Amino acid sequence: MHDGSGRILVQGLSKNFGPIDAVRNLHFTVEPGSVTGFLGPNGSGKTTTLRMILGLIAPSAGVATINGLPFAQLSNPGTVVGAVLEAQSFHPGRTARNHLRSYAAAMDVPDQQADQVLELVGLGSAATRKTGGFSLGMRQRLALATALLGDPQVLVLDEPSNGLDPEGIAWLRGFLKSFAATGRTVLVSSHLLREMEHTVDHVVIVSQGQCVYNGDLGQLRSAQRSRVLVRAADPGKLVTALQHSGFVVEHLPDGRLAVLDSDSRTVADLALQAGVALYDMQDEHVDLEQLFFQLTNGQYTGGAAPWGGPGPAGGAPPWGPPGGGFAPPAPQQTGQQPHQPQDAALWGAPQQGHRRENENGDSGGKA
Ligand SMILES: Nc1ncnc2c1ncn2[C@@H]1O[C@H](COP(=O)(O)OP(=O)(O)OP(=O)(O)O)[C@@H](O)[C@H]1O
Repeated sequence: MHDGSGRILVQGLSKNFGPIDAVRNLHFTVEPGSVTGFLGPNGSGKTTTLRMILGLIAPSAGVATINGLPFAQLSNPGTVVGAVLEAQSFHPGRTARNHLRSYAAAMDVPDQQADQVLELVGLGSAATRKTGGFSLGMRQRLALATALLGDPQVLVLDEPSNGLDPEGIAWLRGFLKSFAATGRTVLVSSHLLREMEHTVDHVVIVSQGQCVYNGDLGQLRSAQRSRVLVRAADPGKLVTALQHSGFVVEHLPDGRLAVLDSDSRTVADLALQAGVALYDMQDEHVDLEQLFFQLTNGQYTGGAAPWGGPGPAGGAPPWGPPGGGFAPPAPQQTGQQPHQPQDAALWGAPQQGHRRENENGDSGGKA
């Protein structure tokens, strides 16, 4: 018997496709009552992890459970987990309603449920339209409707905002939040932190198959910091003056100084008092997106790279957040060290439209 908690537990999960280590020793928990974002750049192992959670591919090591059981052991999975994975295929000649009714029949769910979930996802007026004419956004909504047919306790969604316009994204955000507010569990993957930051409470960030952050989004936000980049005639003298006033200063490779948690006015005043001429000065603020970029070693492609371009991969984020949660080592802030800038499948329903991955790594693509 499952434990009914709605909790997803991932313990030591790994997956290799031949020589490719797609997922490496992942550990995390997805708690009911909140939306957990599963974030990472393209190819970081998100889909592979979700497929293992959903029993579509077997892990090379470790285990994933829902309600305390591996997916394959859930007695009526459609009423426990609804899922939308990336590739969704609908019979193009079938109407949205008939598509849902065929799934409802297979799941032993009343026909009327089809119309209810269509209304729920905002496709009520398209019930009699053939899915072949649906836009990408409408297909996303229909996939979500299918996942909701069994009134599941847990939702697992892979990149659900792909193809949605801003209004659709806002709608999805509200939907997921209200779904979680009823005490149910939501795990949603994305390579775009920007699209998810107002939706998720908790984040698991992966890079190259490994977890680089697992924690509260609020804690990650608190790591956002400001710094002033300054070029001085006498850097040594300015460093002494700044450190004397309690500032942490880093030397950048281009000769500039980075003064953490400060602003240009304060730095200018201190430089004047110390009698040091300044040649240029720039205020910088690291936002959540830049932190995400740093955590994923510059693989992130969802926005502009911090410092105007991608830094060397594999380095530590320049400004680590306070507290734990990060796998990368803490940055050095001695003030004397050179600073290196771094930078549909539907579930519970019949498995039609889904392909099992070739676990030998020679399938040449994803379903
Ligand atoms: N069936 C497969 N055979 C071989 N390699 C695979 C297979 N499925 C995934 N991979 C590889 O595993 C790695 C992780 O892929 P995965 O699709 O899980 O990443 P992702 O984070 O979901 O990326 P995206 O955001 O682009 O969907 C990639 O290097 C990918 O090429």
